[in-house]
Amino acid sequence: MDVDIGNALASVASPGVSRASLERLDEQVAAAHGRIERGMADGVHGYEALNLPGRTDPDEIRAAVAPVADCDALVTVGIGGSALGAATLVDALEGDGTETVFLDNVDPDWVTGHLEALPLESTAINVVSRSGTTAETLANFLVVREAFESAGVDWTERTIVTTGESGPLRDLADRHDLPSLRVPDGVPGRYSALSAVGLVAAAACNLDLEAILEGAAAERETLTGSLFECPAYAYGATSYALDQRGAGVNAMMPYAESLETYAEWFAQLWAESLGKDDLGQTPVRALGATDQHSQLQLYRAGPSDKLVTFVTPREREDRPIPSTEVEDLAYLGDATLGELLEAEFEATEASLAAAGQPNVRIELERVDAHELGGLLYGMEAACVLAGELYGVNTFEQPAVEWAKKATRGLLGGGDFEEADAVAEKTELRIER
Ligand SMILES: O=P(O)(O)OC[C@H]1O[C@H](O)[C@H](O)[C@@H](O)[C@@H]1O
Repeated sequence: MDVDIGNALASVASPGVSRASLERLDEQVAAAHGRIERGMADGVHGYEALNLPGRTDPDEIRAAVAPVADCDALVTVGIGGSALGAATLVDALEGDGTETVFLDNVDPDWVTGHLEALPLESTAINVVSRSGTTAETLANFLVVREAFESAGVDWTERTIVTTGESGPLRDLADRHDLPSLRVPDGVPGRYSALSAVGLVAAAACNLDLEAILEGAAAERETLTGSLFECPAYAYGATSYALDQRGAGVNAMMPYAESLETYAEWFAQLWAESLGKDDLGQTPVRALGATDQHSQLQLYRAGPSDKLVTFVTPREREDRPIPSTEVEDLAYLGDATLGELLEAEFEATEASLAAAGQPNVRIELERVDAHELGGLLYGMEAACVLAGELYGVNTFEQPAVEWAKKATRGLLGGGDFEEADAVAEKTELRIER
């Protein structure tokens, strides 16, 4: 990926960061890069994720998927980091037509709707949970299993499990002798897209795993001790610097429909990694050009507390706009949809800059397996770098645990004081 931070400079935007400040920040980037490289070399928890492009074995993943290769659909049961990376890949890239469903919520209507619509006799199940204990994932798996049994389909013949070395899901895989893959040690869920966690679904859709990993490996090669030489660090450092200066919101706005899920993946990465110790930048999901017609008003004329991050491919498949007899629309007939989208992107970028609102452009050659691998890796590296600059523990998410314990307590799964707080909620109800 290439990154253009020109519209984040203080000469353009407010908040903005001056070139001199970036040069001073670059000394911290060099030190942070040293820590990141050492963490990677020593396989330290979290940093280890940045080693995945060289460590993930596509053949092992394809072998696990081979028994279900003739299935027409794949239902992935997982949540957060155990769903979003895989969903990003299969939503962005053109696969072999395998239908993919991601059960990453426990809304009963929605789950039932999916199960009723899926051709269960030709559907494979991809259960993913690093911890093997996540309530939503385990509950959904039990529901899916039962649906298969009720339909007379042997789920043990078509279930692939990806989980850690031990835990309830590992026990279940062992008990039923299911093909299983390991979430590599040291790799937190939101950094696991380039492992079996993200790649089983990709393999089931016949995506080019090697190209994804090669793109990521190429991005890894760009990591150097200076933000002026490394696009990923340029992005991480600029986002950090803007947040320090008041841009507490980061609106991720790809100009490609196929990257809509990527913005969701980014939101988890950024929020869970950096949101701690009263620090962090709030990720917001947006989509160009659609959200020009809903959110852009706020981004341009609202409070100057946002960084807008554009992601745009330089090439895309195109489609001409047919000419029309309506004179006022004649200009459209000379263009293509791609040209219109590109013009919308450039106009939006310029409109923010003209209003002094900081924005950054991330350019991909095109949306393909290689570039997407590079984008995921680059944003992970950017986030790790930002975490170093904030001085937070990038790889933990202790705040998420509180509600998990309360939920478990409410369901009678143990004594958790967090559950009591639910009953103690302050109310000020206004009723119909
Ligand atoms: O993969 P799992 O262990 O099931 O975890 C799934 C997700 O759940 C958690 O609540 C964490 O906050 C996420 O970081 C994680 O990705």
